[in-house]
Amino acid sequence: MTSLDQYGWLRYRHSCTSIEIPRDLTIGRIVSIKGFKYYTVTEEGELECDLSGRLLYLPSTDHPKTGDWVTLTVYDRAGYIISVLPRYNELSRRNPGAATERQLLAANIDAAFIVQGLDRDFNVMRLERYLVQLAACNIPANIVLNKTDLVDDTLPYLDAVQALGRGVPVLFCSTHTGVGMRALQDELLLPGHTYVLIGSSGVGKSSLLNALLHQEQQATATTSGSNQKGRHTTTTRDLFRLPNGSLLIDTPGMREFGVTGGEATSEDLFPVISSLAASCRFTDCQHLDEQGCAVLAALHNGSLSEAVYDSYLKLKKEMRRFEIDVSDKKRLNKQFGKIAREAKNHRKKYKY
Ligand SMILES: Nc1nc2c(ncn2[C@@H]2O[C@H](COP(=O)(O)OP(=O)(O)OP(=O)(O)O)[C@@H](O)[C@H]2O)c(=O)[nH]1
Ligand SMILES: [Zn+2]
Repeated sequence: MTSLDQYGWLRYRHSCTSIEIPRDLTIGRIVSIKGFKYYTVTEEGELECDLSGRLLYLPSTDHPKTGDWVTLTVYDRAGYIISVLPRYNELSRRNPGAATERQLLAANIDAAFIVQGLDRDFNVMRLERYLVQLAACNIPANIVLNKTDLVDDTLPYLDAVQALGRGVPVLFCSTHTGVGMRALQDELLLPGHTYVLIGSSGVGKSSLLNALLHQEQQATATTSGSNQKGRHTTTTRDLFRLPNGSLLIDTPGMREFGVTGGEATSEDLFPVISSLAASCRFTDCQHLDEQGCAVLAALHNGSLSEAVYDSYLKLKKEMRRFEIDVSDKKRLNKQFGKIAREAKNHRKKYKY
């Protein structure tokens, strides 16, 4: 087996069949990014790369991300990335630093593991937020509830997740006692497939990765005393090959996970609401105060929980806001472009 196959090339080719790759270029997969350096795996092994000039001047959202397949040329044992091959999906969130931008976190992902700790971190509405964004990114989700050693009974947590009505697989585990780790490795992680761990800081993502790698490759923090919160330790995003041949990307703990929506309509991202909405009197019902709204009826008779409905409204509003902000920005850029062109023409005409 070549090293490309070991890093998921077969799986990638299965999803992106129509790509033509020039014979004189090398193929690599991004396993880590540190500043301006891109680390790839190629058939000749690991290679440190720079971006070629053409890529360098593209917006940073078009730069390679962990999990990307790229073409590169190699001179004197240094690689120059020429292009990013088409992605079969992208894990993104709203850029916390720039509200109108989507921030890409990783690419070509077969499934995500949303990790929460069964300490104070457990928050079902935050889970919903991740689930909505993953659905928008077209990435299947699994939920991993870690630190089971800290609670007596896991059933209430399972009930809370199931109340979301999304049918997402839930795995309980503890990296301290080893509970659930075998099931994670043998049942959820397939060889040649790429997975990503996402969650807040301190939930135990690096500990999970270490347990799966059976060795200390990723720094783990010590929990800071009484507040049960781990320190922020993961500084780079990295793609690891696990002993069973699956590939796992660890992401740094995220304080915010803003939703951007996606190609699916916002209703499609909320299966419980959309199945109720089929019975609303008006096809364009917004489920706010309309007559004959089946969503509101379910809310009033208690079959739809208030928390699920509130979360739906909040996330839908956030996605609309993002769409409006992005289209406002595009319009402003267009206006500015027009003004700049007019000024240039004026200067040309009057030669100043
Ligand atoms: N009680 C308990 N603590 C755990 C468990 N798994 C991890 N921890 C602790 O939680 C703290 C944070 O673990 P990390 O693995 O560094 O968490 P992380 O999600 O990678 O955090 P970032 O790197 O900041 O994103 C550490 O003190 C771990 O020892 C567990 O199963 N039970
Ligand atoms: Zn309705």
